[in-house]
Amino acid sequence: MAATVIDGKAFAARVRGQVATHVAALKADHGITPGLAVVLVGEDPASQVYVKSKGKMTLEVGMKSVEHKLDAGTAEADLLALIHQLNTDPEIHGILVQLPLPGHLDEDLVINSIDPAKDVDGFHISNVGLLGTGQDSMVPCTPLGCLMMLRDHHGSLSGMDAVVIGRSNIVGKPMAQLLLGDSCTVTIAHSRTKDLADVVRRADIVVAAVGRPQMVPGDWIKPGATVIDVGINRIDKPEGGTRLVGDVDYDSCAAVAGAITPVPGGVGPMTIACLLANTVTACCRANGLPAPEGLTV
Ligand SMILES: Nc1nc(=O)c2c([nH]1)NC[C@@H]1CN(c3ccc(C(=O)N[C@@H](CCC(=O)O)C(=O)O)cc3)C=[N+]21
Repeated sequence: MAATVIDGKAFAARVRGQVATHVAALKADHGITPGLAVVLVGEDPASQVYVKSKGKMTLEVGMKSVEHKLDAGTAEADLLALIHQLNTDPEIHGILVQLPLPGHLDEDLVINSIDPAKDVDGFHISNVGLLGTGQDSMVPCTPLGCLMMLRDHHGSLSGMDAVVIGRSNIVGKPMAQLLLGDSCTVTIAHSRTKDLADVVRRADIVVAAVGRPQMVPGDWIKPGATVIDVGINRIDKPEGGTRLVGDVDYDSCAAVAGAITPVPGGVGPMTIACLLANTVTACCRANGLPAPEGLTV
């Protein structure tokens, strides 16, 4: 039986709708407009497109959007000064510094200079520690989006075997924490994992986040398993031009999986929706208001 396709694009539109409702209520009841600042260093064309679409969606849900574009050679001290200014700006509730940064900038230092309460990416060491210990934190957008889709599809994840392929700080590790928090038995696999195929074959839930196009074939997937594809890779088409593919081989995986997220239209749109959700959450917390239910863990 063919897999159910989990429509991340439609799901993300619903999440943005909920965000817009909360934004409208914050304005009407409290006179507060949540504000998101995005900082982009350098001129990577893909990053520019992505930042532009984030800005557009931020405005669409009724929030304030601020973009800071710095040139590729920006000195670290100048970037830190900008972050300090955003940290102290009462109209800014969320700060995102687009990664990766040019090589001369210390990424850890830059991320850890963001006020953890405004760290809507959830990458600050304080948020990583809070998530790891099960305390309220800002949760990284991509793993949060994946968890929302998994909860929606399965209801409870309790007792399921989950395999996360990839151990990055931005996806693999926080994804594993979230699945553990929902009582999955979690394995983190990576490039040095022995017998990766056999490890993945045990999984009820597979989250692929390695950044290698189509590396997970269908014969690694247990029949009926749920496959969440975090990869967004641009590859050349044989007839010319390019297309986006994920980290799983979609056709062969969809033939055996119970459910699967497509690329594009799966995890990607959910990442942006969760960025907006995190900004509302940060704004509520900053103002001593309860964070909206359903928009965070
Ligand atoms: N601090 C930081 N936080 C991020 O969250 C972050 C970042 N830096 N650096 C870059 C990556 C990339 N990223 C994407 C999010 C959504 C889509 C997305 O919506 N993709 C569409 C397709 C878009 C297309 O057609 O090109 C989809 O999958 O359907 C893509 C890429 C967030 N990132």
